[in-house]
Amino acid sequence: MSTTVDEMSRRTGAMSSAELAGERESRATVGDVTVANPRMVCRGVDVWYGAKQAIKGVSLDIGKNEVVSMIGPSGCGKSTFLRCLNRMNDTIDGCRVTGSIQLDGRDIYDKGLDPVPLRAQVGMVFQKPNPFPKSIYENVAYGPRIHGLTNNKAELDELVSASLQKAGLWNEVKDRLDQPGTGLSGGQQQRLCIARTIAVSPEVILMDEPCSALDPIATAIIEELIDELRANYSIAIVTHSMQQAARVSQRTAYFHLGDLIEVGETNQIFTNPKHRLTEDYITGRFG
Ligand SMILES: Nc1ncnc2c1ncn2[C@@H]1O[C@H](COP(=O)(O)OP(=O)(O)OP(=O)(O)O)[C@@H](O)[C@H]1O
Repeated sequence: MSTTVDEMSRRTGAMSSAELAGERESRATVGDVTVANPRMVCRGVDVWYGAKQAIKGVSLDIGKNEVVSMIGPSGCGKSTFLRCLNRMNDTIDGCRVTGSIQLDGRDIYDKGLDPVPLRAQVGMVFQKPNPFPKSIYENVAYGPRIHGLTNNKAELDELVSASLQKAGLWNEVKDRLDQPGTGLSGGQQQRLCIARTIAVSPEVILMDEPCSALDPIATAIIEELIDELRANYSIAIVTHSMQQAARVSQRTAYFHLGDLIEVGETNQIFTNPKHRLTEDYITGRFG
């Protein structure tokens, strides 16, 4: 995926000089968008819904073994950007993504790349827990089965058990694996969805407000789990809770009206933001 010269000139040609200046200005993110050991590398990512631009030239790395939080006011494009990272936007009519996004050096928008295995490599956990209407066991076993990850039932049993353990749910469900996943509490359902994501051996896990439907206790359990998962995965999380971003992430990215305004170590973003818009947001003056 790359932005063609024609496309750029068509776009710039359609803009007034003031818009163009604004566009250029909007691309200058404060802070270092790169990391020493990137797993995903995003450069100049634009997203359009029809004629409306929702993401403007965003560049950001997602590093190995780190949690990156994406924060910002409602509608600033956090979820849109997150969905670019595993091509979930492909499923939205009229949505167009340009720029470059690489996973371990490979362009994920390469025409030859199948998005189905990509979505196992870059798994996603949604706002509302969405277990399949199947047993707890089947919720976790489904992905490995369709991706052919195990050779026999014993291996599948082992993978289901290991995934539920990594998601911190095993002890609560090991005696009722045949019961419906939808019968679990909200927090347990979200951990089941995390187990389902882990079961297909992802490299990156995307989380779109994973705790917004959960009570504070279930939220604390998921936050602890996110911290543990960092040892094995790269995690990008969209959250409306600045406290949550501060608790779970090593780096934080602040979005505003489709621009990535500032990125930096989480502690720096919350204690010493460099951009006025970031400061306004974290101090509650905006959004
Ligand atoms: N499927 C869609 N079709 C058209 N426009 C969309 C679509 N999804 C999002 N948008 C628009 O793109 C912009 C960014 O939306 P997005 O949901 O990514 O923001 P967000 O920061 O995640 O918001 P929130 O915090 O409220 O979830 C908004 O103006 C939104 O209306």
